[in-house]
Amino acid sequence: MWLSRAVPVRYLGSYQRLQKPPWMKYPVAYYSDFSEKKGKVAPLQETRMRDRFTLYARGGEGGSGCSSVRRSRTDRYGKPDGGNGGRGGDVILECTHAVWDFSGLQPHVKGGKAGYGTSKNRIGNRGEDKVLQVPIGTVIHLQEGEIPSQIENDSPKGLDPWDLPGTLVDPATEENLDVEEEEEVMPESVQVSDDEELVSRHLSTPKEGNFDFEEDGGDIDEVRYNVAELTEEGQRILIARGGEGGLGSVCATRYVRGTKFAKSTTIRKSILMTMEEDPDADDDDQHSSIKSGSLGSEAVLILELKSIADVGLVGMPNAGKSTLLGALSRAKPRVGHYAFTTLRPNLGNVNYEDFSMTVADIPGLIKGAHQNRGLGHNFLRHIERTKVLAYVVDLASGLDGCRGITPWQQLYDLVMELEYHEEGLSDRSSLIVANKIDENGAEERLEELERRVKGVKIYPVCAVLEEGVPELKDGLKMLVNGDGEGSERLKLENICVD
Ligand SMILES: Nc1nc2c(ncn2[C@@H]2O[C@H](COP(=O)(O)OP(=O)(O)OP(=O)(O)O)[C@@H](O)[C@H]2O)c(=O)[nH]1
Repeated sequence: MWLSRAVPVRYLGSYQRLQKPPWMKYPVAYYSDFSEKKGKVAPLQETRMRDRFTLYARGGEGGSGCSSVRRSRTDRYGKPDGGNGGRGGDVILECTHAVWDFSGLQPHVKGGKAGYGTSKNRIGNRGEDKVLQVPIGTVIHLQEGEIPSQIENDSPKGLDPWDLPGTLVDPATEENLDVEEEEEVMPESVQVSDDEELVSRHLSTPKEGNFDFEEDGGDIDEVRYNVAELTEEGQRILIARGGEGGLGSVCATRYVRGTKFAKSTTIRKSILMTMEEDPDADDDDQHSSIKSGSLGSEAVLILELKSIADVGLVGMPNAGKSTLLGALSRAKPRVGHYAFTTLRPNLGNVNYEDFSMTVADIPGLIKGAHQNRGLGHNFLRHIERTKVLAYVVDLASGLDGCRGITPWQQLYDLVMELEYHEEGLSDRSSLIVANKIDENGAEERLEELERRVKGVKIYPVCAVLEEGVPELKDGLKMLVNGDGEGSERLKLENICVD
């Protein structure tokens, strides 16, 4: 009965206490009835890593500008002294080794709201940025919104004070003074574009980064794939920009429709009156619309994790991939005598004197994984970027009268599943690790494997005792370096199954 049953990992504790676990008798589990027993598949699959995530991001709202007038006995109309609103906080993705997957992320993220401008020409505080940590190898697909832009890791000293959180310096005054000084020398056309820029800050769009992306096509209906990638520690990209702060009365009085900076007291007075009377008017009324801060930009992103490794270990559950990763590197993945011990890819570094390579242990793959059997095959995206594939087969599977899949059948099924996941995925430098050579009858199995599978090198290994591991390391190094016969590929037509 146990032969055809899936054993959810969640129940291990109670099984171990009650009776001898069935997988001790039958090391390979069969999942032929997964489609019927959906209830038992769910707990197993829920424990997977979150390597795909939909994120709704929105920049923080800009603070409203302040409409304030400082009057005195000598100045009947007074002078405007309302400061600009602050800029809303951005939403930023930061790449770090500290996180493995997206399980720490919230689906809806919003940048901090900025502060209002106040009298005495003080600008509002900038909204707080939301920095979300994502793992290295995060790929971004854009469902809606602007293309993310990369943030250079420059020293904050060189930045515009508008961009510094919490800055209370009033750049508006300096900025406008500069413009006023330049007014006499600048040609009219430049002045107009400068004017537009002032207003466009309220409806600003993020700049495009240095990423590959498809052509902008007006409305975004479809997902734009691979708009950005985060591959280095500390790399940051801005996914939703905070809204610009509204203009305070100081800046607003310098802006008059059709005229550059109005300086006369009468015009200033009329603008102030307009702002005070109808602060929530439509965009037609520029004087009032520029007073309130603008909303931040919005984006809907699909984050996908594609681990970056030089070598991917692929094999059936229980083939010994995690044990092998431990033998090859200092990684300490979980090893168990039951199927699906590995629920997420593990990475290890194999170090040589002059060279180092990363090896990824991919969760066990079974026939029908593309139909969501076992753990499914979504995690295969983690080997899309590997240079070399190491197929790990269990030589002892099916020996001693137990049911099991022969090593050549294991290879055939693995190649099929890779191809189901993505055509051409198996078309990369490969080698075969014939594991568990220490088991009875494994030597004969190895000979037969060598007869049935052609085209790639086979390395007999005992991962537990670390026998054959140095030779395997050399073989992997050669393929990763591209030396020797780097074009060895495992092809279906080179595998002979009955
Ligand atoms: N006799 C023998 N047993 C081994 C060898 N390598 C691994 N094993 C055993 O095989 C079982 C499965 O090993 P794992 O390393 O967890 O296998 P896996 O391929 O990572 O399994 P999944 O996590 O299910 O994908 C464990 O009980 C190991 O002790 C070997 O070289 N010889």
